[in-house]
Amino acid sequence: MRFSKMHGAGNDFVVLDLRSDVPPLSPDLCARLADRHFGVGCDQILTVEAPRSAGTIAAYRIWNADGSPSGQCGNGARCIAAWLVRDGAAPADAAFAIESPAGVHPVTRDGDGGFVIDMGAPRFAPADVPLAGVDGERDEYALEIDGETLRFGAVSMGNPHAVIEVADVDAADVARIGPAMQSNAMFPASANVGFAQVLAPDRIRLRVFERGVGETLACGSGACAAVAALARRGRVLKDADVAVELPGGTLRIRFDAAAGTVFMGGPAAFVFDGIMSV
Ligand SMILES: N[C@H](CCC[C@H](N)C(=O)O)C(=O)O
Repeated sequence: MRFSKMHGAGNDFVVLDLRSDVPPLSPDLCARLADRHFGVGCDQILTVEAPRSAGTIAAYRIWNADGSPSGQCGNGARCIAAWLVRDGAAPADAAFAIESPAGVHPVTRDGDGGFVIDMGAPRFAPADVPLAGVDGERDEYALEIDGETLRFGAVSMGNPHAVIEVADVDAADVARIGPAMQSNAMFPASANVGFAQVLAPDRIRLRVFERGVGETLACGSGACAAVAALARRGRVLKDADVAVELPGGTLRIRFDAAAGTVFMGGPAAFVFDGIMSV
């Protein structure tokens, strides 16, 4: 099986071209491809597929390293865009659109050779996240973990996110709190758990314990979720680029309140192409 190995700010992917035929991608096959010892190794598998909606060049789908599917992958969207440009299916210096399970995403180039993706509207309604056991939509919710009350914002970017504001991301116990929140009944579809430190109204640091993977070097939808949740509470700017500094690199996120959508800008890199015997 041919594949491209790519990454977006250190969040790495195996990209499969399934535009001609779409063999069944079982969770087992995805987990084998993602395995860093017995397979190629990656955080997520991305599939390039025939367009589903008018005006789009291709569709893409996402599977985590554990084989579970997701509705969105921000770093993956930029890598799909770069893959389509290299393939000649998409223009190198003009706008185009791609489609994820979360919807249609207009794509443009940024000045650094990267891509700006319209990631769509953040959804805060508990039913959309999804969030269970709460009595209505709030800016912040509370959950007790190991005797400590955690306050978090909850938002869907097509996949579920919980965003906890912390004083110092380096001191955050990501490996303990992340899985404890994911397995809590409040998150019936688990969650990507972000730990955000506000440095300025236009700059944050972020670490994300991702659903289906664990902590990654970057999470694009997590960066969008963090800015949307923090902007809603006035902790960062709306309608302006917010620099989101992740361990693997920096993304530029803008929550356009009037348009009700989140734009994400950042890099996409090819590492190698290969063939895996499956
Ligand atoms: N782990 C996520 C999917 C990948 C998201 C992340 N890699 C990104 O760049 O948005 C989930 O299960 O919803």
